[in-house]
Amino acid sequence: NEWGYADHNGPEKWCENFPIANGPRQSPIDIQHSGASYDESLKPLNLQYDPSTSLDILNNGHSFQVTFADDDDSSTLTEGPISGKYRLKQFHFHWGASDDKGSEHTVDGKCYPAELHLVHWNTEYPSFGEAASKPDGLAVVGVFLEIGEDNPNLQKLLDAMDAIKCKGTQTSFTNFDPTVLLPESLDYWTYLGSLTTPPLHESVTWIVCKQSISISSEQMTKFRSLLFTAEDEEACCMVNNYRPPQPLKDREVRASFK
Ligand SMILES: NS(=O)(=O)c1ccc(Cc2ccc([N+](=O)[O-])cc2)cc1
Ligand SMILES: [Zn+2]
Repeated sequence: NEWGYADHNGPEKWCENFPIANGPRQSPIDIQHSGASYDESLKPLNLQYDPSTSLDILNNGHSFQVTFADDDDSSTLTEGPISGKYRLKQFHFHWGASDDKGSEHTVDGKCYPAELHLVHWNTEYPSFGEAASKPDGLAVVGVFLEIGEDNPNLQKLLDAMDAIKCKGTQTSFTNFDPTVLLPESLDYWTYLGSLTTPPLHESVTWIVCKQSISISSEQMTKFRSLLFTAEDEEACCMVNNYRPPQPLKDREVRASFK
């Protein structure tokens, strides 16, 4: 049966079809401030996004994602902890049923109400699909969302949600610059991990920003109005689409800041 976030098909069951779920470099993790070591060799992130590469917004039954044209180097991530050049493929979110949970990474045990993931793939490989299973194939930038003021930079996403309420629906979403979703400081933690959903490939260099962006409670309510289910199925609200923190095992977390 298709994986999901319910009791019968959620994170505690994923290991049945994806044994890597208990692997050595799984994500997310709890990031402990005291456990991270400052690495002065870490460079600032260089994110260069071209808004003309945004294509559409899609409800894929697990989250909603904005997909980008990745047939050239228009929208890329370079520097930071990575070598080479990674192309932006998509961004999506994870969130909770209430404001006290929803992020995948936690910081000293603190959960945030939501977490943004900007997914990039290593242009060393011919495609996203090829890169997605390689140890250095993907780089995902994570940004925490905290309850606060209405965030006008989320409004375009929120306005598109009425058109993608059900699983499998999508609509055009052009001329969107994901830079507006980044916090002012790009200080980050980085560690080697995995996709946080099946197939859980251990192919992700995680780059988690220390500073969060804001979202209002009303805007969070709009996220929670999306459905996991298709039009012809019994409606199930898209909430709690997050995997809990996994064992750090034999890994170090590095900080780009003191
Ligand atoms: N949450 S996350 O770790 O940023 C994440 C990012 C992208 C994806 C999408 C995905 C990535 C890879 C595959 N694959 O290799 O079959 C299928 C789906 C899944 C999960
Ligand atoms: Zn994600």
